Amino acid sequence: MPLNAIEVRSLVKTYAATGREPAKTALKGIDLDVPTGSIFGLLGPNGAGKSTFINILAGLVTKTSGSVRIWGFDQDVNPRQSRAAIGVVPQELNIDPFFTPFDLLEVQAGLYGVPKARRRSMEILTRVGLADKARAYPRTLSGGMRRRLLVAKAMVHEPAVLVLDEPTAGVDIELRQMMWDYVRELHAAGTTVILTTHYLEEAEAMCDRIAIINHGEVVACEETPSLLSRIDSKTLLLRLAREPGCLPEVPEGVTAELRAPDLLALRYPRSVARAPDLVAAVQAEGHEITDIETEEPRLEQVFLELTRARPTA
Ligand SMILES: Nc1ncnc2c1ncn2[C@@H]1O[C@H](COP(=O)(O)OP(=O)(O)OP(=O)(O)O)[C@@H](O)[C@H]1O
Repeated sequence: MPLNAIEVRSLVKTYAATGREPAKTALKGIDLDVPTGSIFGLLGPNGAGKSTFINILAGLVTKTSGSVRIWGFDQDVNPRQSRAAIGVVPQELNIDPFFTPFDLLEVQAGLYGVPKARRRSMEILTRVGLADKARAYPRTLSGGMRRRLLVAKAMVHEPAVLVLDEPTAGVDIELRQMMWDYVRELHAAGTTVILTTHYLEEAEAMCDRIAIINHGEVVACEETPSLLSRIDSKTLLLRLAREPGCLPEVPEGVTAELRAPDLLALRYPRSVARAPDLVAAVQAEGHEITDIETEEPRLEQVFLELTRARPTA
């Protein structure tokens, strides 16, 4: 098993100029490793280059330069093996209208050379909750069902790496939950998962490692908790036994506000204060504390900080 499921070096993609549009460099020399066994989140604002990146992994877009290794196989040297190691669920919900879900999976298995005896089409449809739609007309499938069918299609050749481009866009909450359960199941069974999402809470909850892309460059790539810890400030919430007449004195660098008449919020940079000291300071002023909570920084803040105020190329 390779250490990294994906290894990308100096990856550049320049889309050629057309009559109306000038040439566009969507990826400006990206280096990225996706560790084997991770659930890896790829985040970035619209137009950052995420789909370009994923489409290059999938072999749908040709890179301009650089190297891509999938499951240890260099795309240029071992194209067949590198393609067999990856399954990609595209963003668009295009499904061939002439195939039933079952037939679609069988055709896909055929394309990947999966022998009949090893095909698991019905089993895979059951896992994504589409067993009763195995023989349905594709046009009768809802958006959520199509999305699940595309996940099933990406899994027929049992790839080591599964890439999901915006898997839950436009999917209702119940289906989203089901998608994630299935992704977690695949991950638990050993599949490395890469996903792009616009839902930051989702990335925060699902991914153990996150890369943020902006204007075709990787601006951060870290384990999720370490990325979150980049935001220095923390908030301490203190529930008070009695409503304070005024805000208590707090050390310099700490901001105090009342979120409710009896709920004191203290925002502080980790480098300036520690929670126990703040609790002690408030108690020393005669306030009785009945409950304590802390608020951790959110990925959204990190994301905004890293992608804000950079010139468009
Ligand atoms: N086929 C193409 N021809 C020319 N330019 C393109 C093409 N595909 C993408 N681009 C440009 O490359 C840049 C990156 O696009 P890409 O679709 O990879 O971004 P993205 O991060 O996936 O965005 P989104 O979140 O909106 O899907 C954009 O400026 C886009 O306009």
